[in-house]
Amino acid sequence: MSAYHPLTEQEAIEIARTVEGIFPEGAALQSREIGDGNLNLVFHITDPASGKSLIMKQAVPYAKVVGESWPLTLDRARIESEALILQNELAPGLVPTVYKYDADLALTIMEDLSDHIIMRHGLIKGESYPKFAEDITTFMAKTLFFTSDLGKNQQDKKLLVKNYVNPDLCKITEDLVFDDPYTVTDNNNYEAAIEDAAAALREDGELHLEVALLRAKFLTSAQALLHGDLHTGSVFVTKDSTKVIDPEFAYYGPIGFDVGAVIANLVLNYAGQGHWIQDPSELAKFRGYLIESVRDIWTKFDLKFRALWDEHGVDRLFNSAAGYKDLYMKSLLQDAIGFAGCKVVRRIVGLSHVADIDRIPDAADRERAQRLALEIGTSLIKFNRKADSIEEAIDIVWSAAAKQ
Ligand SMILES: Nc1ncnc2c1ncn2[C@@H]1O[C@H](COP(=O)(O)OP(=O)(O)O)[C@@H](O)[C@H]1O
Ligand SMILES: CSC[C@H]1O[C@H](OP(=O)(O)O)[C@H](O)[C@@H]1O
Repeated sequence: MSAYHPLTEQEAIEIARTVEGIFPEGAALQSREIGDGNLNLVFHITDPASGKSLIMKQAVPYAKVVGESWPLTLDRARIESEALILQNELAPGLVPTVYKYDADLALTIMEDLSDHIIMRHGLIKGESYPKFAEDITTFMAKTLFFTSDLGKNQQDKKLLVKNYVNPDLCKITEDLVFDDPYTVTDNNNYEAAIEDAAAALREDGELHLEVALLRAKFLTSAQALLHGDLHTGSVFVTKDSTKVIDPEFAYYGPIGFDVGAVIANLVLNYAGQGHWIQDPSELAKFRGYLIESVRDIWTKFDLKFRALWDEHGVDRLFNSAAGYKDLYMKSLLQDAIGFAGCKVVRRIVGLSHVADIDRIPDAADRERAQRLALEIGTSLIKFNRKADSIEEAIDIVWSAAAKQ
């Protein structure tokens, strides 16, 4: 047993040797710290001779992006490793295999997915992913349904709720997504060029009411075990494979938060594409693909979640009460639209941005993308409780883009 400390690359190599069945005896291992996320260290351990490799992810006791002034529990490593193992049981093949978890070092050792690409990076390059909508909706439908009161023994569910209490990571979301963008705080981070739009967020009472309602759901609605941070930087893809990583924000929350996160990040890429793809017909084609993906994500999720409910529903009254299922699914759609809007807005004015928009080098193009994202985000938030179908959310995206 070793006391917690951030690993050196040499220590990472020594620990990697202890994982059974990966590296040949005496292999000349190499280590490189590749963490590009906000929170953790990630070591890529390779054996060039055999071509074998693995990933070691270690939590540090603070938010890496901010520093030691923002302490964060190491328990998030336990939550992440246990969530990955559970997700692999519920939705096999859609997350990396966990080889080992070391609680003392807050370390998860897992399958190396370097033959995949982080989806956000692929989308920025204008790559489309034909399997993504199918796979991500299977992932969401299975992990969310089978951890909810609809699909899991309701007493066992309560024990899972307890296991995944995640106050530090939830607090990040409560602040960064559901508070900061609507007030003045040092956490916020946006360019002077959009000061008027940021000020408008702070002064819009209609918007604040909707955000307050969504915030209340995030705080209190323990519907299912969420991934909790399901953006396109948490998804590895190839043309025919999808792997979800980084569930350290997992907790029992509202199902629409995961679905909305996926939709939000497609919308953010949509807003940024005006720069990344300049040719008008190519731009229209790629944006069409993104919109089709948003449509597929809701329609496939809706279909799969209902099918799981039909076959595996555990609650007599939820299964049989006429109209209950339709009302439940409609409220998930509305939540997904509202949460998507909140997740778009936070990535423009809050602490943590996305490369789809931040890396646009031209200031005027970047400003256009930021304003479009804010227009779409705020409209989705204001519309959420009125929604009957995903088509209405798609119309909001189209018409905001047409106005620019
Ligand atoms: N299983 C994996 N295989 C390959 N690379 C990985 C894997 N997990 C993480 N990475 C790399 O490390 C980066 C950060 O990982 P992530 O889990 O998102 O960390 P954080 O929690 O700090 O955001 C990813 O963007 C990816 O480049
Ligand atoms: C201070 S954490 C900000 C932000 O970072 C997380 O993303 P990731 O770990 O994938 O880089 C999460 O989205 C948090 O809101």
